Amino acid sequence: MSGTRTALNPPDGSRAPVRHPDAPAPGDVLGGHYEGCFGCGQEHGLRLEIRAGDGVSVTAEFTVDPIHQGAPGLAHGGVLTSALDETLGSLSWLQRVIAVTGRLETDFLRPVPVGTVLHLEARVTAVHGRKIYSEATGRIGGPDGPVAVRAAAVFIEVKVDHFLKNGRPAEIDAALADPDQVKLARAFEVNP
Ligand SMILES: CCCCCCCC(=O)SCCNC(=O)CCNC(=O)[C@H](O)C(C)(C)COP(=O)(O)OP(=O)(O)OC[C@H]1O[C@@H](n2cnc3c(N)ncnc32)[C@H](O)[C@@H]1OP(=O)(O)O
Repeated sequence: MSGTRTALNPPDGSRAPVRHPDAPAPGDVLGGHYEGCFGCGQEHGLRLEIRAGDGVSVTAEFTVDPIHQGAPGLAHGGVLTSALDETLGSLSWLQRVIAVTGRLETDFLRPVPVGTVLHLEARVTAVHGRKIYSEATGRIGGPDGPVAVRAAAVFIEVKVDHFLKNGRPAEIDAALADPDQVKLARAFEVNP
């Protein structure tokens, strides 16, 4: 293990994650949080459709298209990391907290060819103060196939101000002007 890996290990005094009583039922599609999102927006990017799992876990399937290539015929590692990041990020919906990626470490174990369906699974392992520790895997050949990529992450809980203060005003203003209050809330990762 590298020295930095210790930052991804839950410290003593961490607690078990808690699934919010109003979290979507296992199997339910969470739905995109923001159309402009590279991970879950359905107009562009990865177009991930993420489902609630049991406990504080989620699943998703990501099809590697030619636009996701790095080497000829193979998925780009950064794209795979984005898919892991988005899947991990959606764990917030099950806990009803707002959180952003603080640290994310990816292990690339097998090449992932174009045309592959990557079966993603993520779960929260521990919580310590504002720090949320989580892990994810991406399997090929089926949900029980070999692990091609895996990640460990620490997300940091933030207030909605994080987005309002730091985002570009044009997109913030457009999102705030949306008359659909549910879409507005979801854009800023606040559970409706
Ligand atoms: C459905 C949603 C999908 C969302 C898309 C997928 C998720 C994303 O990609 S989010 C976008 C990428 N992430 C970002 O842009 C975050 C940018 N970073 C930041 O804004 C800040 O550094 C932020 C908010 C993470 C932390 O800043 P701040 O709130 O000042 O935290 P700070 O008070 O320093 O630290 C709080 C705790 O977190 C820990 N921490 C902070 N940053 C890190 C880090 N990078 N790694 C590990 N631990 C960290 C601190 O050590 C501290 O721990 P403790 O309480 O034990 O002392």
